[in-house]
Amino acid sequence: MSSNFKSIPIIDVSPLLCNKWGDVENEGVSEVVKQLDQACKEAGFFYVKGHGISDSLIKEVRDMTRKFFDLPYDEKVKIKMSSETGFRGYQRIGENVTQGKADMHEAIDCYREVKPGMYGDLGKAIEGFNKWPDSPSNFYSVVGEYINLLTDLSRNILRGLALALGGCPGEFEGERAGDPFWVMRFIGYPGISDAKGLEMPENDIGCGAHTDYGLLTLVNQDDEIPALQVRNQAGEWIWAVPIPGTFVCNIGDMLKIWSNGLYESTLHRVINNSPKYRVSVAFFYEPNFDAVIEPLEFCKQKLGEIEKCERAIYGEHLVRKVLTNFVA
Ligand SMILES: N=C(N)NCCCC[C@H](N)C(=O)O
Ligand SMILES: O=C(O)CCC(=O)C(=O)O
Ligand SMILES: [Fe+2]
Repeated sequence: MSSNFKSIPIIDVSPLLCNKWGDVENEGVSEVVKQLDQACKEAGFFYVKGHGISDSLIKEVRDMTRKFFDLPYDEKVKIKMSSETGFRGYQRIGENVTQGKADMHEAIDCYREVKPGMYGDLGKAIEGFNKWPDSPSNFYSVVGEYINLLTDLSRNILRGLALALGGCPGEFEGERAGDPFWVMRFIGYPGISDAKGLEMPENDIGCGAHTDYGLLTLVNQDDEIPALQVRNQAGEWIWAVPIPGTFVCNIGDMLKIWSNGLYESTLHRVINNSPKYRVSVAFFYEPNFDAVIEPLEFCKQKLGEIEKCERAIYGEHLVRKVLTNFVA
């Protein structure tokens, strides 16, 4: 489902952080749950405030990202992504492809560690360790803390979404997403004038229209540059303008399936039309790697027992996407 939304709602999720999960009647919780339900039905996107993560950490992660992309290419390419690194590491501008077109962004891609043989053939393509930059020198220690905090935050938001869908708070625990996979992308989008200097085919699309693959995405975007756009049902592109201190949160493909299409994994894209270089850091909270995803019974009931979405295995979906993201 989706609608002709014209703006993206802001939701204060603080009541979800108090672990009053037995107390579904709690007034704060039920209010947030109502707002989440509406946002996910109408837009599949919302801003998260009241998340408890310090502004200084959020900014530090972006600042480190900017510092890394500021390094000369020879430095950055030391942590180059390839099929040998399990698609982990640095990709230069134009290497990522969306809908057949090279994207005007550079990025570092990271995935939760997959040990050899851990998921058999399913996980083989992305087996390996992440390629963290040596510079800035504290990159990994800061990012490690950030990942832990965003994992907890995502789990709490997902509990709220489980209630919003009419389930119990722990609906996505256990074999569904109790051992959540995660993906992280540090992204840099050149401004208009630098892009021309790189002799790339002229292209102002920082990242082409796509949906995200898992459950929830939390985007930490540059404070100043509007660039992220979200498509409504009429096909209009609605700006997700930066709101300092918030994350932009959106629903991924797996939550769409579990919700039987009640919640949309909405198309979005990035266009940096400003002369400034934009950075963003996207954290993707995902199901268990080997989870089988099919519409939840209580979500099917809401739609007259009709199954609107096809079954998937999360790891298979992710690997299929990763393998097609870099074919020129
Ligand atoms: N994990 C996520 N969402 N990554 C987004 C990467 C950019 C879109 C990708 N080329 C695609 O076509 O899906
Ligand atoms: O840079 C952004 O604001 C969003 C990036 C994005 O959509 C993605 O990496 O999946
Ligand atoms: Fe995305």
